[in-house]
Amino acid sequence: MSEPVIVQLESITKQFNRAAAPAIAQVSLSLQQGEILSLLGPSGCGKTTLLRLVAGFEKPQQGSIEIAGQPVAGNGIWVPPEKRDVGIVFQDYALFPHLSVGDNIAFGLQQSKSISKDSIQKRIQEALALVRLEGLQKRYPHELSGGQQQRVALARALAPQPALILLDEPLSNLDVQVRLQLREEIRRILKDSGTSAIFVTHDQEEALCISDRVGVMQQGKLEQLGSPEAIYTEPATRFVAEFVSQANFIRAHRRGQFWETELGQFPITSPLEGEQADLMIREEAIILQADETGVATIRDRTFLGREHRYRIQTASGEYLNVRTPTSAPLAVGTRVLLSVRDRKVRVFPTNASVSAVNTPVLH
Ligand SMILES: Nc1ncnc2c1ncn2[C@@H]1O[C@H](COP(=O)(O)OP(=O)(O)OP(=O)(O)O)[C@@H](O)[C@H]1O
Repeated sequence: MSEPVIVQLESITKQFNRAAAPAIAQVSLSLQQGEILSLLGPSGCGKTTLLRLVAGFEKPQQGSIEIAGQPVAGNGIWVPPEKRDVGIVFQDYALFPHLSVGDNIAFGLQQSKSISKDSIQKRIQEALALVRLEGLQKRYPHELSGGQQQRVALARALAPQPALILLDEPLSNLDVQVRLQLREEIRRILKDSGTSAIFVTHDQEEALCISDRVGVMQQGKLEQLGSPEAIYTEPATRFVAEFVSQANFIRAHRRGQFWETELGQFPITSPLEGEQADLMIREEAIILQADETGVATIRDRTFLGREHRYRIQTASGEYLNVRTPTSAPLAVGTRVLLSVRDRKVRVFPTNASVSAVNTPVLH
C-alpha cells in the first residue's frame, strides 16, 4: 500500500509583478509520507518561492495546497504559517543568539500549550540525540561551529514532530568538508525520524544524493520530477541534461539508420527523429586515446582527485569535456582519438548555438 500524501500542490501560480513572468507557473506535485524531495534549479528559477508558498509566507494567485490532508491555500482557504504543522530550516541557521541550544530547541515546543515541561525536556534530548549533539544543550550558538549550529536548527525544526520539514539551502553557508558530511547526515536524520521534507538547492550533487525524488525547475516551471537516477540517466529535456549532469552535446546528421557525428556513428532508434539532432554524451562516456593522427587536441586539464577533467577541442572547433580516472594523465596539447563507450545515446532537437559539424568521422 502506498504511503499517505503529505503535500499536494495543484496548479500553483505566483506572480509578484504583473509586468513580469510568474515566479511559479502552474506547478503541481505531491509528496508522500517520509519522502525527501529536492527542488533543484538555477538562481531565480523559483525554488525559494515554491517553498515559501508551502510554508505560507506567500499566497498563490491560483491553485491549491494541502498539507497532511488539510487544505491550507486556494479555493478561498488560507491557513497562516504557524498553523501549518511545518518546520523550517533556513540557510543562515536563524538561531536565537541569546538562547542556549536547549532553549532554542524548546522555543518551538513551548508554542504548543498542551505539552508538559517533562515532555519538553524529553523532546529536547531526543532531538539532540537525532542530530548527534548530546551534551551540548547548555552551549550558546556562538560557541558552536557552523555545522553544529545547522544541526541545532534542524533539531529545533524536528522537535515539535511536524508533518513536514522545509529546508532552504541549509548547507550553502558551510565549507565544503562540513557540507559533504552534513548532507549525508541530514538524509539519515530525516529518514530516522520518518519526517517528510522538501529541500531547496542549486547544487546538483546535493540534490541527487540527499533526496528520494528531484524536481528540476526552470523559469517557474517544473521541468522534470523523478528519482535521482531517472533525472540523471533519462533527462526529459536538454535543460535538465545540461543542468544536472553538465553533459556534452554534439551535432548529428542522419545517414540511413545512423546518426553521424564527430565521435562516430550511433544507431537511430526512433522513427520520429529528423535530419539533424544533438546527441547527449556524458563526460565520463568519452574515451581518450593519445594518437599523433588524432584530429582532436587536449586544451586544458583539471585535477579532480580521483579523476581528471579534460577540455578537448575537436576538429570542427567544438569543445567537449571528458572525465577519466587519473592514472597516466595526458598532457595539454596532446592529440587524441575520441570514442564513446555507449552506442545508446539520448537525442535532443537541434540547438542553434551548436555550430554545424562538417568533418570526417574519426572511427
Ligand atoms: N518578494 C518578491 N517580489 C518580487 N519578485 C520576487 C520576490 N521574491 C522572488 N521574486 C522573483 O521571483 C523569481 C524567483 O525567485 P526565487 O527566490 O524563488 O528563486 P530561487 O530559485 O530560489 O533563486 P536563488 O537560488 O537565487 O535563491 C525571481 O525572478 C525573483 O526575482
